[in-house]
Amino acid sequence: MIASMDLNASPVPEDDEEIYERHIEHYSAQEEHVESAVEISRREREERRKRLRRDRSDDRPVHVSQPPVHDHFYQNRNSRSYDKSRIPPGWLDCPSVGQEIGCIIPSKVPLGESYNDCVPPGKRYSFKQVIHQQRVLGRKLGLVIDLTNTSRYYQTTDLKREGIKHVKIQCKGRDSVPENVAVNTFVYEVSQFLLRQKSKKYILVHCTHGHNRTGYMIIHYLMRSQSMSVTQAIKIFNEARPPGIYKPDYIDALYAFYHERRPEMVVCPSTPEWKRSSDLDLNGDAVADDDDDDGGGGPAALPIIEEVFCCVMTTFQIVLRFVVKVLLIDTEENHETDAVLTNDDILGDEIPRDQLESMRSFCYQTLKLNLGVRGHAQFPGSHPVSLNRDNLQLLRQRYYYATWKADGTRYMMLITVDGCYLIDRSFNFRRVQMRFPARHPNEGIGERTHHFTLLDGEMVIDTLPDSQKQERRYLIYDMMAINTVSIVERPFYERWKMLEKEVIEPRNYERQNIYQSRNPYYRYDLEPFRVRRKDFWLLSTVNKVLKEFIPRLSHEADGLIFQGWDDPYVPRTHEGLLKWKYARLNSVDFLFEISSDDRPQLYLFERGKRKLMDRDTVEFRDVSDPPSSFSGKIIECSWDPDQQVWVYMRIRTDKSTPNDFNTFKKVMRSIKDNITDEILLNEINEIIRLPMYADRIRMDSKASARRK
Ligand SMILES: Nc1nc2c(ncn2[C@@H]2O[C@H](COP(=O)(O)OP(=O)(O)OP(=O)(O)O)[C@@H](O)[C@H]2O)c(=O)[nH]1
Repeated sequence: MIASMDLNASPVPEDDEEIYERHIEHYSAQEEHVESAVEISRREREERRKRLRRDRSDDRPVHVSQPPVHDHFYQNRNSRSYDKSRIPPGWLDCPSVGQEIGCIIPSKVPLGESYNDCVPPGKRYSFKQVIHQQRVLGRKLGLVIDLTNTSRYYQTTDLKREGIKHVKIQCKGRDSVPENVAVNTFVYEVSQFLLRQKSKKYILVHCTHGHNRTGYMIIHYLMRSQSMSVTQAIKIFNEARPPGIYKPDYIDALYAFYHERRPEMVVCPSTPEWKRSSDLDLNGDAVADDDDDDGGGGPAALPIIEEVFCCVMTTFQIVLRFVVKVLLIDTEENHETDAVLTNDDILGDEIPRDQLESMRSFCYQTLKLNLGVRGHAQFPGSHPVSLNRDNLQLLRQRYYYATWKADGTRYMMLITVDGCYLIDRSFNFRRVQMRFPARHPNEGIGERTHHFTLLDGEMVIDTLPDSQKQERRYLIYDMMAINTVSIVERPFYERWKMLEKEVIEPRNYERQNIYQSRNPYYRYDLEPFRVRRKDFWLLSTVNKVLKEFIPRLSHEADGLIFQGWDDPYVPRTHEGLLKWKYARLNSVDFLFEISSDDRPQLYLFERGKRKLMDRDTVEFRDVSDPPSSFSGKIIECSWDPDQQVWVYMRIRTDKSTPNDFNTFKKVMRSIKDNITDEILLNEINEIIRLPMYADRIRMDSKASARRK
């Protein structure tokens, strides 16, 4: 019945005709190998155009043959209001709701009363019906999450009257999966709602049909709230809302996002019948909605012209998908990418503002700080001070270990069950997809993950010497909280050991035994970066670190860090945490400005305000861009003692404020004192002979020999 309908008489709105034309043009290169099919397509297209021209020049209403039933529901199709009141393709026959998944109910979009003219009474599904149906089932709705890309489907007044919160997360649908930021917002909204509710209330989640975007979001939520694989999460959704997600790209995107290999047995369901025949039921001209999950219907439902076009497209898509798969497999196996990695790359995805505030509070509580004015909290990470002739004495008074000063990008990292967050120097958080199983002797591996564990470290880029392949690696040098418990007051050596036992070992263990884990399909090698605990050594090894270890490193290092072995974690400036840099690398970060009378100016910060450094000047040596292009930027500069000027090194994209004036004074002091590597090594040679050091070095060496 469907195939025999006279769709040739159907008008094609100009936009769609244009889109259609563009598609034909775009894919003409691929058409050559299906010449005969295209020949039919061309002929059909010509005839269609002729008909259109005739229809338009006649300037008379175009009558579309429609199914005989419910004729009055189609009468407004050719009127000006047609677009606004158009029912999404396939909506009428698409089942309204699925089964609940916890407190979440997947649904198609409820259509407001204004659509009643187009919807037969038995098929109406507005919020009045939704609330009533759910009440009959004994459920009370508390939240509606709307994922459609438009606001034309209903007004939220009915919801407000019932005290139901409405959250709009606009997602395009069609060919693109929802953006990662939208996913973060969705997961946060659901979690917050469930956390705050006093009595059990349900969340209705809808896109247009309640399958692809809705499924994609719910699966993300399941993945982040429970310990399961993508396959299990997909299964839960498919069973609750058959046939589930039916767009292969969405399924592929889920596996790719969670770094999982897609098992062979997972096949994407075919497009449901109500969707495939939908364009004919209501939109005889196969017009796709700009808020459509699915684009056009399947070939069975299409007239010959679309069928041929579809055939060309499908062939092309299959070829394209194959090519993409081959490329993906290649990159999966090699974990390589052509893009050059830089320290300025922005990693991870933005998170909702409220979530940011609550995570900032957690960090402040953990570090035992008072959160300043809401939203103006500063990065609270511990910061070393430059070594000078005075604080060099600290090395004699307290027991220190040394490590290389890795020169990448500073991040603290917060691990929670719903994700892992990189915290930059501006105290912004971005979500990265990483896995950190928690150690638990009574549970199988992968049973639990860390939750509110806070780490500190440096992200570096390693360039492997043989292959020149780049690898991003997070070098963790401290741990401030483990599963919500602050450990900042414990001595460094305990925190450092705990870091190995609780974070690194479970991760490495699961990595090596992934086939016995709950999720054998997880691919650690697809994570955005690798993870390692930073090594710290006895002072007696500093000579070796400086002369042998640092030159052989496959990432940048600009000096040494001296870490008090018994120190607590001290937020912000820690006078006992010492950094030694090669003199030429001692640097200050200024804010650079060009004044209104064209003079270059350098600024620092003092008590939160800009301080003009009018005696300091900067030279941009070997830089092709004019100084004006650096105006408004934070620039890192080193000191040229001969010329007595600052020399531009690089733009600090990771920082939004210049150094504090106090930091500047310390750097200047360090430059003036000029502790060369020779002076440093001589000093250390003396220090390690002191009884305090000699005894502890002996004890530590014995302890480490016992561990081996
Ligand atoms: N505490 C500590 N810091 C390290 C270590 N390795 C590298 N760092 C980095 O050293 C930085 C402090 O040295 P600076 O030279 O002051 O760092 P910077 O990035 O130039 O920052 P500014 O001084 O603000 O310009 C920290 O922010 C860390 O990112 C380590 O093992 N321990």
